[in-house]
Amino acid sequence: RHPPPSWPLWAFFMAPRRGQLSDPPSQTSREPPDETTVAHEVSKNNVTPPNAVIRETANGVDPAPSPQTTPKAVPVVANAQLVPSFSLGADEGSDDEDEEDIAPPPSFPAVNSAQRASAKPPAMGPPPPKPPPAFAQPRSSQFMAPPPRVAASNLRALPTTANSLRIPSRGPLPNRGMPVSNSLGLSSSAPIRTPNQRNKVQLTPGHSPLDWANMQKSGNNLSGVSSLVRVTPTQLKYNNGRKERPAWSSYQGKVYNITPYLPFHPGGEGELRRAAGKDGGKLFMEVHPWVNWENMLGECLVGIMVAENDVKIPQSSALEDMD
Ligand code: HEM
Repeated sequence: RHPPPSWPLWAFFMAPRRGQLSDPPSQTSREPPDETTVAHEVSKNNVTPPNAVIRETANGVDPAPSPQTTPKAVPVVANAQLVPSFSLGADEGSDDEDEEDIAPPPSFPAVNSAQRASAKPPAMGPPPPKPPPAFAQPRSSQFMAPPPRVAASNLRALPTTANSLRIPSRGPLPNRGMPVSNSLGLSSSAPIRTPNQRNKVQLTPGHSPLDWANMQKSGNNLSGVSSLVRVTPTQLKYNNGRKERPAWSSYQGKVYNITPYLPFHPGGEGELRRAAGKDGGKLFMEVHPWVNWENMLGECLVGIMVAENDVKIPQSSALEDMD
């Protein structure tokens, strides 16, 4: 029932709702409700028990004087026999059977599963204490793993006021090696040689990648041979760049003269020489598989690798013999 429209709005919220006026049924005592208390009990078949006495007044308001001035709604329902109502906890304290009938079956095991069929009937006596609902348990233990442990060596110190001002320095960039600091924690302004993870070298002037590209387009003979030749393993091994000999290296069956490229190699001359006189494919792929060898050394192509006995006597001498 709603309060008369003349009441202020707050009176509506202050007024107790139906069912709040009656004392909740006690869990221990099962005394029948007396005449002044209206209890809406829910029995198994949802019919108001016969001992519940419903009192109805003319205007629905309890005529007994109340010390409170706020008008109250009275939980009196006309003809409550026909309109069954529910009260939370009204059935508490009843036996286990009732509770099981009302409660929905657990989702596991399935209702008609073998586990259920073979399950023992519930033992008599008080039900075992139910575990607290999931939301009552601490979330951290149920849903969240503890934060991973971080080794102290991996923790970076928070920037201090002095070095967080972003003053440009000539020191190392954050992604180039470990920051070097003095005893005060301030970055040193002196230029520092930092370890270079890519192991690139400082190329001498005129030996940049662009210079090499121009060199390839220049039309100069970079291979050192007038035409493509067939190279045996012995020949490859012989041309290892030592004793004034050219440095040849094979890659996927093709032989290149790497001598002119040595001062242009970003990884350094020494590194490139490691592949001289042999198949450099493995070393190459270990360091920079993304580099296009064929493009970079196209003009340095000497020939192709052949088996040792595939190279016959030079044709020129054979022709001389014929003559
Ligand atoms: C003969 C063919 C080779 C060519 C054309 C070549 C070319 C290059 C190029 C273009 C770079 C720069 C890569 C970049 O900036 O990403 C480079 C770097 C480098 N190369 Fe080579 N390279 C050759 C062989 C080798 C070999 C055989 C080695 C080692 C034994 C080697 C070791 C390195 C190293 C250490 C670097 C610097 C680190 C890096 O860039 O990752 N290179 N090379």
